[in-house]
Amino acid sequence: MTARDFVEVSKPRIVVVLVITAVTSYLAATRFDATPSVAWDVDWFKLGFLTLAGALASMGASALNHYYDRDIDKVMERTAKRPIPAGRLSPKSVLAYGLGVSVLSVVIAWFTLNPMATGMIALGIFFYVIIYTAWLKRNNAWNIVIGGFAGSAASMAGWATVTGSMDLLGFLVGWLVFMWTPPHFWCLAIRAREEYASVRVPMLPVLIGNQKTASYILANTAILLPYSVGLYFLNPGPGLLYTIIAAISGSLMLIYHYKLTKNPTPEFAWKAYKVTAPYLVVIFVALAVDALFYYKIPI
Ligand code: HEM
Ligand SMILES: CC(C)=CCC/C(C)=C/CC/C(C)=C/COP(=O)(O)OP(=O)(O)O
Repeated sequence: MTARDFVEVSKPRIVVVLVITAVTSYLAATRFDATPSVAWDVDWFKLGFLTLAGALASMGASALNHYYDRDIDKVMERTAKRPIPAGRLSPKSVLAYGLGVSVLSVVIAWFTLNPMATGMIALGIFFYVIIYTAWLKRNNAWNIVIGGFAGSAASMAGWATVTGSMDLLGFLVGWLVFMWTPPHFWCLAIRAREEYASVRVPMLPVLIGNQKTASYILANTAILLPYSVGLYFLNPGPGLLYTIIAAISGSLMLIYHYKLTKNPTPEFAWKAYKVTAPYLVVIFVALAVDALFYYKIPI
């Protein structure tokens, strides 16, 4: 039992990207705050505790996911070397860690942020651990689509930290993560199809095959692209900088996913999966930087 194992069950790479979506949503929201004054009108106390609470929530939820999935993780090659199946951590210690860190994240958010931001953080944990991991993952082919709302919760928590509420734009910005989740995961699921079949987890490629799943991925990205660009036309909405970057990065991802329909192999699906996290970071960073230009160069 080492600290390194507790870091691993926290899924640190996912924590980093989730926190990026929360912090960038916070910065973007300052542009639309009721009393906009200067760019990135940052309350560093709140931004710091949003980062801490968001990271702890993601870490705790991921640890509980490791605890619940320890039986199938032992069977799948991709996950067999993880701390619980490999015997480096006991299930009980990961359960205690996951519960403790998850509760701590909500308590910190409650005393430092506001009720709406706290609610979104709690909803993210609930959707990931209960709705996705415990209920849908092993029972429903649309598991990651519905469970994908968990990922939106981090962005919405960041937005709500500024506004104290969940306005339309804040919700639609968070919805970008929901729309992004299917291509993100289904590309990986094509590569891991046999493994998911061996543990009877009904991921889409297990049920309809790689070719059809690739078509679903392309269709999803073909909707995500105009959705992400279309936010520009809201009033208020993001500016040109974000919109141009969303159009370019989304088009590049669409080309990748079109090629995947012509070559739905595990090897190409892995490449298509690896571009999804960078895409999400790029559009959310663009959304935050766009807010900065808004005050400097009113467009
Ligand atoms: C229900 C929703 C989601 C599912 C089913 C899912 C599934 C996965 C899986 C299975 C992996 C590979 C993990 C591994 O083998 O190490 C992964 C990696 C990853 N996921 Fe997701 N994910 C979801 C949502 C998210 C969200 C919301 C984010 C961040 C906002 C995210 C960010 C990442 C990152 C950064 C990686 C590592 C990518 C890399 O190694 O290049 N995922 N995801
Ligand atoms: C605000 C807040 C805390 C939100 C939480 C959102 C969150 C942590 C989303 C991540 C979802 C995810 C990585 C699912 C993969 O689980 P899996 O079981 O399919 O992946 P695995 O097989 O690699 O374990």
